[in-house]
Amino acid sequence: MGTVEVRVSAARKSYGNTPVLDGLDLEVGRGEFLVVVGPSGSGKSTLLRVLAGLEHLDAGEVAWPASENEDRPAIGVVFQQPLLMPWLTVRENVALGGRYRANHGRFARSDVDDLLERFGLAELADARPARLSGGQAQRAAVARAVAVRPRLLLLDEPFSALDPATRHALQDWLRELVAQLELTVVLVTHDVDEALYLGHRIALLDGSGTVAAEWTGTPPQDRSELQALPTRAELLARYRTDVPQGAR
Ligand SMILES: Nc1ncnc2c1ncn2[C@@H]1O[C@H](COP(=O)(O)OP(=O)(O)OP(=O)(O)O)[C@@H](O)[C@H]1O
Repeated sequence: MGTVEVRVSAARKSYGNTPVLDGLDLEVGRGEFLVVVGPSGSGKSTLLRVLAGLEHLDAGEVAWPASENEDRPAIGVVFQQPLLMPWLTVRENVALGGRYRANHGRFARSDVDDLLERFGLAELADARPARLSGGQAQRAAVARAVAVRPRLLLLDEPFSALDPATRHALQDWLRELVAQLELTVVLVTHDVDEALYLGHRIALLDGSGTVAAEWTGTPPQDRSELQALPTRAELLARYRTDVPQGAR
């Protein structure tokens, strides 16, 4: 791995008596597309919230070795629902992402229009979110997150609320976008095929509270190749489908 953007070391987090992260170590390299996959309840969202600074660890640390001179590195987060402000236009929603950093001279209105263009939303710039399809709304949410020029883009099941055709279209779109903008991404999903199609590295959380296994490799060009991937069989074999609550 080249430059390490963020490093999670010996992370521990419990809710009540249930440990969710139990000595977890993970590094994300600059420009990497890491997918964290695992069954429901394995701690994926908790890990993402920890990376986003939305959740404190009970023990362990999150370090940003390449951003030591910044107060706090910019992080973009997208959740399963787009969470756009209904009373603002698409342009205003996307601009919200950058507004907080405007004082640092990092952001201009033309940046928003460039982003809208790149995201295929230019024609909808003055529309309210209610007019958008699910896929368009989620693209606007990603645009808002990218508008902060994030060191790290965090995506928590961003496509799982969409119908399969839209989900596939957005996966293709995201692959291209991430390559073009050279983003560093951590995406969380319970969908093994989404992980294999998007991730250059896949980390499996299996309910043990640590990274149970990792795979590295270039994703297939075509979705039809997914079924035959040896990694898929291996991943599914290790994928525990249920993590009983409080069982550990
Ligand atoms: N704020 C909270 N308070 C109490 N328990 C929580 C809280 N957040 C998560 N948990 C519990 O921690 C465990 C891990 O949750 P988390 O959401 O991180 O898992 P996940 O892998 O993202 O699951 P899913 O795919 O269902 O979103 C679950 O048992 C969940 O119920």
